[in-house]
Amino acid sequence: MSNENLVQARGLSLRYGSKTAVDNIGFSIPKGRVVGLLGHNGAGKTSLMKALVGLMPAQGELQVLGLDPLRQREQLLSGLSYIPDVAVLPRWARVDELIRLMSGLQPNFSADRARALLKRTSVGPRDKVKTLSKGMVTQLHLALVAAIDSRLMILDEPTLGLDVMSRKGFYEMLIDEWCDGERSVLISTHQVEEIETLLSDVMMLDEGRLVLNISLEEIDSRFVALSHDPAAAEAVAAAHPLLRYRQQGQAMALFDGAPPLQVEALGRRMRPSLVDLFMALTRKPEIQPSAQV
Ligand SMILES: Nc1ncnc2c1ncn2[C@@H]1O[C@H](COP(=O)(O)OP(=O)(O)OP(=O)(O)O)[C@@H](O)[C@H]1O
Repeated sequence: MSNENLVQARGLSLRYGSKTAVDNIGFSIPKGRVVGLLGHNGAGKTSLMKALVGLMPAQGELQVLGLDPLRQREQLLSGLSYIPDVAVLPRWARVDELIRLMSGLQPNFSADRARALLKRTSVGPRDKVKTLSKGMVTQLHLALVAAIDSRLMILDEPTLGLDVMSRKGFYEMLIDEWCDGERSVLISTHQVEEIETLLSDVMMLDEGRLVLNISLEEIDSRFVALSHDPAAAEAVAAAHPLLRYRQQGQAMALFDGAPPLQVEALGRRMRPSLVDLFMALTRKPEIQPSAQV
């Protein structure tokens, strides 16, 4: 593994019996990145994250922090911050008890750091988990895993079920307190619009296949969204855009690469949003969005 890559996967497939959840994918996650893992329900996000933390056997090559997740799981987990999709903290425990528990279990955990992080939240050290709201439990969980001195954080739909303010608070704490240009985070989410500004990179899974793995800067240079007059729709369609849709009442077309000059001249070039790109690359033909042209 190169020093820069915290995760390295090549020819990676994940199966449940005869069901293929992740199909022959390859990617790497260098240091200092905030990577969004996007995909519809059942695309394979949780399965991939489970394999990364050694909870699921994999075919192909997989290294996380230079370790084989399945064979060296114990060693890996001591250097990893992970919140699974069904994150639960013991309801009976008080916050300070959890901090003590983590100190005993996790050699790289700093109780002082966890207490400092919790000062950012409304969670008190004597609070019992069962008295906290869902948003507070999630912040507590983040404070606990962010207090592990690790280089990689893996978050599986961390803000599921939280209101918009709690989601914002969660991501602010993550970015301010954990991302330092050396550590990397892999986050799966369905809230594509919300995390777009946080991400440095995005990976899109569609039925187990990796259909896009790109940095946000590369999206700007590779994909073109063209806003155009409805009268030009036929000429635009003839240039085979990935997706035609409407945005703020305006007819739009999304292209992989610049469209032919005569087509580009029919409209105004705009920055494609992550959601549009996601729709274009992972949309099943039978579930066309109502906003489609
Ligand atoms: N324990 C299991 N046994 C059999 N098949 C499974 C199991 N867990 C997941 N799958 C299948 O593997 C595929 C990928 O599921 P996975 O949970 O990884 O998707 P996901 O992208 O995390 O979905 P969601 O967004 O709904 O959480 C799906 O087809 C799912 O039905």
